[in-house]
Amino acid sequence: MTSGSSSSPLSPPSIRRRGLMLVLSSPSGAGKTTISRALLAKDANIVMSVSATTRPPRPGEVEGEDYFFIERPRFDAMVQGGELLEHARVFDNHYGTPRAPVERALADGRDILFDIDWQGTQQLRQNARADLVSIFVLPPSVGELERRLRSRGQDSVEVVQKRMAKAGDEMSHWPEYDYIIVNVDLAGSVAAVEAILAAERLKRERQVGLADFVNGLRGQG
Ligand SMILES: Nc1nc2c(ncn2[C@@H]2O[C@H](COP(=O)(O)OP(=O)(O)O)[C@@H](O)[C@H]2O)c(=O)[nH]1
Ligand SMILES: Nc1ncnc2c1ncn2[C@@H]1O[C@H](COP(=O)(O)OP(=O)(O)O)[C@@H](O)[C@H]1O
Repeated sequence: MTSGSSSSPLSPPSIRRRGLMLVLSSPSGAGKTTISRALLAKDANIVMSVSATTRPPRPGEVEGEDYFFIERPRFDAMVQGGELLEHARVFDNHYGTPRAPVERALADGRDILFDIDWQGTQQLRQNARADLVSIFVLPPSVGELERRLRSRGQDSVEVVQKRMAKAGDEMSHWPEYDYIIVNVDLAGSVAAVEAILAAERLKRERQVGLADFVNGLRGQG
């Protein structure tokens, strides 16, 4: 995938930076939505990828902000038309990442945050490895995971049970991710994601124009 560039606050303007794709995955209820919201509120260079889903909205969820809530025929048409960058069935519903907004954000040199599962992450890894930074969020314990799912209070008892039953399978994918965060305390987890982002943004291969900049420095010596 092609990426655009943006100047980095830590670099002179002649060094530009490729946007990166930051994925957060976790078993349902571990806290990735909460961590994502906190991060978006603090960092103006990050945009959230809004997925399309056939899942019905939960109370308080906003169309176009949390998800694009669509019916199955529309979802299938998007898959057929190549409008989704990746897609997967999770629990009993279908989810996918619309391609156009991601390409637009990367072209503008902005970083994009994805809240997607391991299946979608595998697809992005195949198509855009160089731009991908992946984080797996674990709960401190299974008891705490269940408590968080229940306390969120947005799913029926059956749905919570189904999500708990799938948690072990989900968690088995942790070795595929670049970074692991155990979400004990929210502020600590947000700080950990910020630290990862700060380091990843400084990676040599993401900085465009370095060779010219160093040549210029050497010419001044
Ligand atoms: N592959 C893929 N997974 C998604 C996408 N959007 C959401 N998911 C995942 O689908 C799962 C269920 O999401 P959701 O129903 O919102 O419940 P959550 O577990 O509380 O976030 C989570 O693991 C999400 O990361 C997407 O566009 N693609
Ligand atoms: N570090 C934490 N400590 C306690 N509760 C948390 C923490 N992180 C998230 N939560 C709570 O757990 C519930 C599930 O979090 P959410 O972000 O919706 O999970 P996910 O998106 O992974 O399904 C929410 O009620 C949220 O407020």
